[in-house]
Amino acid sequence: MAASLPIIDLSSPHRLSAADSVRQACVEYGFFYLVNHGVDTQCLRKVFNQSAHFFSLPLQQKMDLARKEYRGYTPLYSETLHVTSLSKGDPKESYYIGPVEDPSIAHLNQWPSEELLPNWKPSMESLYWKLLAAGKNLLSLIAMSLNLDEDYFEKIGALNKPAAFLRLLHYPGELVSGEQICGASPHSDYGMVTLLMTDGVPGLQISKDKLREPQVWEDVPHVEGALIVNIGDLMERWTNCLYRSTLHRVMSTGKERYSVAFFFDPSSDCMVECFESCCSESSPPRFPPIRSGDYLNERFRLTYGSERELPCSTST
Ligand SMILES: O=C(O)CCC(=O)C(=O)O
Ligand SMILES: [Fe+2]
Repeated sequence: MAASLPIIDLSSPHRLSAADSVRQACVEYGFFYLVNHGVDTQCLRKVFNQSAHFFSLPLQQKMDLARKEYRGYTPLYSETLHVTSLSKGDPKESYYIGPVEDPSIAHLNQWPSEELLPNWKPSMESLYWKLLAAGKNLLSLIAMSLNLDEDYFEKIGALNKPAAFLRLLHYPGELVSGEQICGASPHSDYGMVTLLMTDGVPGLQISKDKLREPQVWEDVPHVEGALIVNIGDLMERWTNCLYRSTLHRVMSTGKERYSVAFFFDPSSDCMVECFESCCSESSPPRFPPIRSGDYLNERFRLTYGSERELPCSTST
């Protein structure tokens, strides 16, 4: 069954009504499609091609760029699951690119050499800049959707030095003995908001109700030209659970699949505490204030080497 997610127009001149649609989407699904976002298809095509080139390199060349300081290559099965019989880890490989706009940390990024993969770095940087602009624009819409000033996220310092990471993903997709397995195990994203680009190969699914057993999974089909946006756990905290950070996973279909995720997270020194517009006497804050960097580090520490907390379920 496919989820019927709303489509939000980021360039709509009717900002207030777009903000209303964002609110509805975030309350109901925590997921929506975003169109007219300013990330052109040519730029995306380049990045998907460059991503395929990188992942087709011999393992040793990829391991030369193995992840350090959260940046670089993570091999297949490196994200092991906590509680599962299929504890081999997720059958996917990835490549992280951290903030490129801040000279004090941009040098922490690792890049394949120009001889090995010509134009790789500029292609990635170009997409990064476009996603950063789209993400900031989207956040002003999200602020409006919460009855906050359009520049609220700037005002509270979330965007001073956003912890924004681009992650290239590759799911080789071979099925072992016809078993249904997760390319990415069920999880919610940790941060503020994620912008996801997919290549058209199906697999992404959401489960609207985290607590329901067994979980009911709905497909999130690829929509040409649209980004898939989802709310992360920090936004859920900020909004006192008004906006949902929805559980999602990627099921293997037996087909190779590529995707690119942009995790747009707040500056690490930004305090995340319930927005005034999201609490009242009858609905007090459910979480204490927390520094964004502390929260994210703890989430990564707890799931060290896994980044995924829940066991892979094969029920659909
Ligand atoms: O590959 C996808 O479609 C989803 C990836 C994802 O959810 C993640 O990396 O957090
Ligand atoms: Fe995710």
